[in-house]
Amino acid sequence: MEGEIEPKMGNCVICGVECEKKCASCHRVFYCSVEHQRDGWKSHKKSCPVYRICHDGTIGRFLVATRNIKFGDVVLKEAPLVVGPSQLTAPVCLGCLQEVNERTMIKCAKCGWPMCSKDCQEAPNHAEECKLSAARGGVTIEHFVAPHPIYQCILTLRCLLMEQSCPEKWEKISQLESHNDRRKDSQQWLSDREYVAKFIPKFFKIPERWKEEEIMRILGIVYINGHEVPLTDPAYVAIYATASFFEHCCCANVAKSFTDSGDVVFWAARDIKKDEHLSICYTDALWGTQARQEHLQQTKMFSCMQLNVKLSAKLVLLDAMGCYCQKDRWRGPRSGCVVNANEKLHANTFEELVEKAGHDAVEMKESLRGCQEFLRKYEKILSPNHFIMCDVKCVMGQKIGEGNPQELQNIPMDMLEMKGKLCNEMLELFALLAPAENRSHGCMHFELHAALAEMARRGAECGIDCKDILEKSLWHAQKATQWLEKEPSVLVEGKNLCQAKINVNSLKIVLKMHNPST
Ligand SMILES: C[S@@+](CC[C@H](N)C(=O)[O-])C[C@H]1O[C@@H](n2cnc3c(N)ncnc32)[C@H](O)[C@@H]1O
Repeated sequence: MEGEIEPKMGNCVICGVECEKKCASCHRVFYCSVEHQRDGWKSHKKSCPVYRICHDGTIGRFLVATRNIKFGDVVLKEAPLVVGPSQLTAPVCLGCLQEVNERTMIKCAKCGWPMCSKDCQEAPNHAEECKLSAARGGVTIEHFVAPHPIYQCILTLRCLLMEQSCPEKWEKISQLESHNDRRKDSQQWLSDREYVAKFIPKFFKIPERWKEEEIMRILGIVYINGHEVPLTDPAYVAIYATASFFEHCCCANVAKSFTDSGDVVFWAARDIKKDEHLSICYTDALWGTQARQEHLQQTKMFSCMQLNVKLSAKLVLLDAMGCYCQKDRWRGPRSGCVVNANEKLHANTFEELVEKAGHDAVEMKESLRGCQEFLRKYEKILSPNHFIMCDVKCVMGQKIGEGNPQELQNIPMDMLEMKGKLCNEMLELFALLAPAENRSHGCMHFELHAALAEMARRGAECGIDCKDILEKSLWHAQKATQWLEKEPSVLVEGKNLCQAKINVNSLKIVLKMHNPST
């Protein structure tokens, strides 16, 4: 059964009388009469959310659009409830969450955790675990190069400590989904029990403070609701309140960006109609079906049913290969099926081939030459849209002429055309299969505008009028600014955004010179 989870009764925002009538859009604000609704709307319309929280037996809580939303409109912007290191990480500063090394780190004067500066030592994020660590007699970290198991407990510990230090945030964290029942007895569960649930009471010498089950429940909440935030190296994990209610869809309609300060911004990646579910993609939208299903099952404890129904026809593109038993050239994988004869690859089945191609791609996409060799090696075996081919093509589209504008000026024409072809191909695929992958869309438009601008420059040198190509370049530069508009300046996408904005202006000036009357 699908339904809303907002309260049935509330107090009129104008006179305080208890009543049932609510804002027809968000269903969260109450009015006792039409007059009071009219009076209240003037101030409420600025804050009336474009989503409503609903519930059903399969998905749990999810968000639904309360009105039509246009491409680019912000759906939700939220600060994190809590942030912390990811589960598997080498030592990081517990203030800013950047990696620390033995040479440059300082020890927190109060508790001994490695920090990157005195300012970070005083960071509010670190305050509670600092007190606990000092009370146990301090912490000593000796190994800095590999993932350190002690960091596995930090984010869970931070959540648990909020029950006393920040009860309002604790209340919100505590009501999130943990899927403890589904995680129980897996290998990960057994390891987490040792390294987190048993470790916290023993290491911090507080055996009575939390029960093992409570620690495991909070760790589950971290797994199911944590967002990886790429603002630091390595990325950290943040939990947000309402953002936790977005459901997954492989063909999502909402894109996700972060601000420089770590707030999350969700925005419409296409026009969205009133009453549509609002969804984000929990996995990389351009992974193969098997990898995507495994990731959802292992990290979020569910299988995406859409993969089998609505999207299967489209997604088969990402998995398709050539095989002996097929009539059509490309088809989806069939377990154990014999692949196109290629003894050199030492792979007899689809599964073996994908594994081999995956390993080759990791090594070969390091260099432009490697990308070219990979595509040559696999072009008759994997479909042009197979997810591993796409991965290599995206990298190659960026690597051709990478660096600065001078670099692009020096590459041969056939390579420039190749860059344009790859970018166009990838943009078509993103539109079909990854409509909310904002960074991929933005970066590919950015690369394509650069390739087209360079083609136009070469044409002009030979006296050819390249107005059409310049117009296309401008169009792609403008698309890049739209897709990257909300990217933070610390990321490469944010830097591309600044450059794309400059280039839009330059291209407009050049085009004006071609057509002074406009
Ligand atoms: C981040 S939470 C989303 C909020 C959650 N529904 C709740 O009530 O707290 C992720 C969980 O929502 C459910 N979920 C999200 N998208 C789903 C989908 N497409 N199909 C089935 N379950 C889904 C799964 O149980 C998943 O582990």
